[in-house]
Amino acid sequence: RRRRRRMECTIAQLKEKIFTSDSFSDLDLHPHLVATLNKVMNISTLTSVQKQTIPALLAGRDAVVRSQTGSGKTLSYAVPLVQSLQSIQPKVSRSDGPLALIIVPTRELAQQTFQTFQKLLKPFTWIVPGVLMGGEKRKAEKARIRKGINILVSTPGRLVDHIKNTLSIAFSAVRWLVLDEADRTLDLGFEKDLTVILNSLNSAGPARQNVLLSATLTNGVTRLADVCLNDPVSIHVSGAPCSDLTTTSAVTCDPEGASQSESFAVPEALKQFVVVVPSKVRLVCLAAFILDKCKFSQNDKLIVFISSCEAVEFLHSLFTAVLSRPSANHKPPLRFLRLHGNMKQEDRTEAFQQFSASQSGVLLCTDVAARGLDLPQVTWIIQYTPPTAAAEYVHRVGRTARIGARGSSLLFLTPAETAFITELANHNISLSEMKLQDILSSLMFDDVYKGRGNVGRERSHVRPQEVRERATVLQTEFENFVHADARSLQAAKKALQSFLRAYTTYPAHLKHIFHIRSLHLGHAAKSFGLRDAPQGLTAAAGPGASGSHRKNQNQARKQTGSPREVRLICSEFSSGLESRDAKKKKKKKEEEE
Ligand SMILES: Nc1ncnc2c1ncn2[C@@H]1O[C@H](COP(=O)(O)OP(=O)(O)OP(=O)(O)O)[C@@H](O)[C@H]1O
Repeated sequence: RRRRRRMECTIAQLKEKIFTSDSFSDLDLHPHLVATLNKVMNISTLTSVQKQTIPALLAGRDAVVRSQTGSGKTLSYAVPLVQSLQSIQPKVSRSDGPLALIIVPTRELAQQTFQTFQKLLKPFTWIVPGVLMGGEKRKAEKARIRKGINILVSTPGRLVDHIKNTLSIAFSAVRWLVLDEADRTLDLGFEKDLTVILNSLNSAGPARQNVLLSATLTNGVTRLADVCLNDPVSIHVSGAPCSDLTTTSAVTCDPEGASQSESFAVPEALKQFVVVVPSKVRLVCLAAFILDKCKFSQNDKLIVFISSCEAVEFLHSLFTAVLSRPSANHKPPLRFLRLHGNMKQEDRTEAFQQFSASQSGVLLCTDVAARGLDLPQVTWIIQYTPPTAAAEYVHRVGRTARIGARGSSLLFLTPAETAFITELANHNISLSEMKLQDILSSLMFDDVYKGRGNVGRERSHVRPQEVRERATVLQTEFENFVHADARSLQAAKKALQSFLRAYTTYPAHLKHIFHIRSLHLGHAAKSFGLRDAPQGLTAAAGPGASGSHRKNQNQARKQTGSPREVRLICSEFSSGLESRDAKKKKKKKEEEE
């Protein structure tokens, strides 16, 4: 019974109710602020996180806020912040310098947050918002700082740059510090920057309200909270007493204290899928999925997460060349956009705005787009390369199903990586399987990919052999494009290399799932349109080339403890998940009996 209790605890999805029945006009806010929310932003009803956070912040408290992606955390701090600054007498002026500092991890999020403040401040023109972010001209930013910015939104690195080099930046008046995506801001590169920022604030030192927010606050953040928060209120929207098994986290409920996992809430209207794909058909599978969603059936809006800038660049040029051909049904050609950290700032801004404004299309990106971005009407999130942590999974899928809307996500895993499903389950995230065969069968809708098989069949009537032939036709097209000239061949090799490099960066506790030695180099090369694994890569990837594949399977067998799964690792088109599910159900039934 003890074991069953823990299992229920682990698989129960955390649920957060997004909206309340309360409205902004019930709060003690300036009527012009309420009117702006209503008329400019079309917002009147409070979300759960806003209902809990806004009164606490209006009362002058510090706060640590966790609620699911797309639940309105930005306004939960921005509204009380504006309310507080507009009430200062004598009125705030530019010469007061920064009164509020908002730190966010990426440039696009800085831009988006700045725009939210611009809207909220419409009736309070004497309060000046500003944004600092890498990639912009330093000189121009310096001039803006000198002129005076009251609400300063910045990425950590750029702010540190100005703290060190811009004499005119003074934090003597700062009374609000907000760390949005606080757990990310604490990550590797940013922790040092944050220390510099906190030191520069503390040395100036007036009383200050501090707010930390994220959908995935973890223990690391609590550590930071000790340093910079003063007796904070802790707002966890999905938090529930341990007695309630349907909503409690695995951490608090684990009777043996064995699980160290944090449970995360994902939006209720989000449908989460996983597809198990052998490396050598990964590329075709992604292409078939995109074609299905954006060309053959509906006009979906997709975000595809990929692990490196080079791989994003490569897939962008490959798909633009091979998949964007005009179609027989006279639909406009498929559009691919890209967003990653190696792009010029103008190109990044343009891609972000274009995708934001478009009704459909595909954005290929790195994790630079994983956090905080509020891109309207995104219908599908595809994780072509798995994330390096469950928290990042949550943020990536959180780019869809925002503020109560529907959305879906699809995670790509190779047969050797399926243990990641259990890792996600430890964080209360459960996925349904989508069949590789079903995804590939969408290729039957287009004669371009016709091999020897017939055309235009109903999905349910297609033979696996025909689908496989079409997949081969498409893979050959990709390979022909890649091998057509030295430049694209080089780009594909670079992309493969960067993919392998990224694969070595999974944290130690996930290395048993994502280990470079478990990769089949020849098959990984296929997923970049290469006919063979390039020479010289073997050393970089260790003995994971085809010769040691059997060894890897043995390793996988040890890890999963399931002989059935290992057999399926060899099978190209079946995932093995269904047999595992059946086994699980049987076990559960036995336990219930
Ligand atoms: N009370 C509300 N009513 C209707 N829409 C709202 C409300 N509050 C916020 N929104 C809208 O919901 C969307 C998501 O809000 P926001 O970006 O603040 O979410 P978030 O919780 O910060 O998400 P993430 O964790 O991904 O950063 C935005 O478009 C915002 O304008």
